[in-house]
Amino acid sequence: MSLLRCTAVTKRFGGLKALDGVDLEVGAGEIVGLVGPNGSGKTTLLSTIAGSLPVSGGRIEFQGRDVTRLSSHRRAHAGIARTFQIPRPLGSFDVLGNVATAAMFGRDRVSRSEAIERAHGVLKRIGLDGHAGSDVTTLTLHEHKFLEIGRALALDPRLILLDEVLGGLNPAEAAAGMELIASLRDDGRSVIYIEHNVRAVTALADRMYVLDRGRNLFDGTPTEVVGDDRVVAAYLGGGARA
Ligand SMILES: Nc1ncnc2c1ncn2[C@@H]1O[C@H](COP(=O)(O)OP(=O)(O)OP(=O)(O)O)[C@@H](O)[C@H]1O
Repeated sequence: MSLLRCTAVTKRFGGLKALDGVDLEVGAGEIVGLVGPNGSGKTTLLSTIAGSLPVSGGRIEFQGRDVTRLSSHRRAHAGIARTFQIPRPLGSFDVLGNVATAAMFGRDRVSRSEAIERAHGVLKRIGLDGHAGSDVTTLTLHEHKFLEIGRALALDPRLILLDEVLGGLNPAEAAAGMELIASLRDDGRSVIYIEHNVRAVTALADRMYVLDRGRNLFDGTPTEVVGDDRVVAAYLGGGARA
């Protein structure tokens, strides 16, 4: 059984169809890459899966349960966590507080002290344990991006939705990010991973979906995707970075 199944998901913004009948499936412990030219609907799809945007049509099932109309809060409890393309830390909390707060909204209800303990473990894992008491405004871009992953991880999710978490990082930081993403799969978690860096996503993904103008263009293994003429044509038209 699939962990996540999206069927004919449609999202309209006024007259614009950002998603037009998209199908996507994710199995347990799988990293699924989600790629496509700018404006093809990747972030919108992630938002409909996370529940932060209501769909205009279609169905989203998670662990065999219809979650299409469930709030983002309830989906987080069910085991779906996301990061944002532009990091959204809570400015009123320090780094530890950001992760501990997230831990309190996850799959299981944890006490404040358990949340703090879990947050320390997450900070260690993302290499920010030395910044626990720091103001989030003092973090570098790569630390902000890792904090986003840490806040998602603190929910102890079954499915993590990552939106361009390696964007703007230097090669060493991106390599550390890729290792972190691979380790999520080693935990047994599933990942949907939006990335413009085609090299990174093809190296990490078990399977990939390509969107173009709000529709499924192609899906397959990374090797199949990079070798497909339609994908190459869409990318040349859309100007994605290789
Ligand atoms: N809140 C919104 N209101 C109106 N239009 C929107 C909104 N969010 C996205 N769109 C439009 O929907 C389409 C898909 O956008 P989306 O951000 O999902 O694409 P994307 O593939 O993630 O793009 P990028 O790679 O540039 O991040 C675009 O035409 C975008 O302008």
